[in-house]
Amino acid sequence: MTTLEITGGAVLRPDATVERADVLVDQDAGTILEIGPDLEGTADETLDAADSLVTPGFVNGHTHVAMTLLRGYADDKPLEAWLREDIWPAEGAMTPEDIRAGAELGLLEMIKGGTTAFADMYFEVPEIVAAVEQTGVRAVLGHGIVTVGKDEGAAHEDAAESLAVAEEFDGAAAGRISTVFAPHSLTTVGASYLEEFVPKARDAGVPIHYHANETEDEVAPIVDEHGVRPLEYAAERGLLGAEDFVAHGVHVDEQEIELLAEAGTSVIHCPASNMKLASGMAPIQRLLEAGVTVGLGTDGAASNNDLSMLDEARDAAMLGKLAASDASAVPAESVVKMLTAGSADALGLESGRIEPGAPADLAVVDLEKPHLVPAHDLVSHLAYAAEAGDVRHTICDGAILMADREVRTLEESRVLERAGERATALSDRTER
Ligand SMILES: CSC[C@H]1O[C@@H](n2cnc3c(O)ncnc32)[C@H](O)[C@@H]1O
Ligand SMILES: [Zn+2]
Repeated sequence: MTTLEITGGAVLRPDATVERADVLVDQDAGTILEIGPDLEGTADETLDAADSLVTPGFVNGHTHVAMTLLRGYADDKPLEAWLREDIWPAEGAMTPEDIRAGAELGLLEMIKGGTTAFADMYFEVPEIVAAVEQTGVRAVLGHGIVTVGKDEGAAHEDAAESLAVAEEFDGAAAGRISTVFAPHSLTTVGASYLEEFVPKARDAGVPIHYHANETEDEVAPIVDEHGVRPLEYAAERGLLGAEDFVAHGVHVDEQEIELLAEAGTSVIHCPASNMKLASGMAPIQRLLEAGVTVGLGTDGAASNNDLSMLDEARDAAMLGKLAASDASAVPAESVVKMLTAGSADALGLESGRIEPGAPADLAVVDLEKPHLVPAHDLVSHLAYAAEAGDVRHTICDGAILMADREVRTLEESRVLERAGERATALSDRTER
C-alpha cells in the first residue's frame, strides 16, 4: 500500500469541530485510513500542515469550467441579454481546442483554490473529460441541451447527445467522473424533449441537473404557458428526483420549497453569479430549514468572475443574511457544510467529510496570514476570511494535485499562455 501522511495540522471534522491531528491516506484506494493526534510517521510521502487547517476539498456544485475563456468578456448585463447578446454568440465560435484550454485554465484555478470536485454543464464534453483525466480532480459532467432556436432535428440530436454523453463517460478517469443528463433550463428546452428524454435518463439511472428559477423572467413564461410554477412544471415532467440537483433556485415560493424537500432534490446556490447578474437573492435559510440539501457553486467564470469557492462561501453567508434580514441566518457552520458535504451530497459524491473510509479529497489552508490571525474560530475563518491563495496543498482521490502551491498535474505557465492566446483569437473572430 502506498501512503501519504498530512502532518501537524488542525483537522476539520464532520461535526464542525476542529482537532489537532494527522491524516493518513491510502493512496492506492484513494481513501482516508486514519485520523489521530500522533500517527506513526512512516508514510511513503508526507505533506506538512503545521499552522494550517486540513479541510475536506471544496466541491463546486455548478460551473461551466471552459467559460474561463470568457472571463471579463461581457459584464454588467442581466442574464437574458448577457447570454443572447454576448455569451451564446461567442460560444458558437468556440472550437474543441478552446474548450480544452478553458477547462485547463479553470481546473488550474480550482486546484489552486482547494476545489477537488465540480459539476459541469457544457458542450464538447470529451475535451472536459480529457482535462479532468489529466488534472486528477473529481467531476460530474453533463452535455447541456438548448432546444430553443433550433429546428426539430437539431434539437432532438442535442437532447440525444446529452444522454449518450452521460452513458459513455460515467466512470471515466478511473471512476472520478460521474455524469448527468443536463437540460439547460426549463425555458430553453421544450416540453416535448423533456417528456421524451427524462424517462430515458431515469431508465439509464442517470441523474438530472439543470438551471431552475434563476430569474423572475424565467418564472413568468412557465406560469403564463402552463399555469403552474416552474418546479411544479418540473415535478409533472419527472424532473424532481432524489439524485437530481438544480442550479440557483432563487425565485422559489413556499410550495416549491416543500416540493424540493419532499422530493429530496438538491439546490446549488450560486451567490456571486446571482448578485452579478442581479438575478435576486435565494432564500437559503428557508431552504435549509425546510430540509433541502444545499450546496455551493461558482457558476461560470463569465458571471462571477472567478472560480474561488472560498469567495462563494463568504458571499453565501453575507447574501443569506441580507435575504433573510437576519444576521443569524446562514451562519458560518452552515456555509462550511454547503462548501463541502452539502455540495458533495447534492452531486452524489461520498467526499466532503474527513473520516476513515471517506475519499481522500482534501485542502490544506495556511493559517499564518494576517487576515487569518487571531484564530478564535477556524470554521468562521473558512466561511468569512480565508482566500483561494491561502490554500497550500490540494489532494484528490489520495493523489497530491498541488503541494506548497505548485500544481503537479498541469504546467501553469503553459496553461496561462495557451488560454490567453485562445481567448484573444476567439474574441477577434466573434462579432458583437
Ligand atoms: C448549454 S451548456 C450551458 C450553458 O449555460 C450557459 N450559462 C452560463 N451561466 C449561466 C447562468 O447563470 N444561467 C443560465 N445559463 C448559463 C452557458 O453560457 C452555456 O451556454
Ligand atoms: Zn450555470
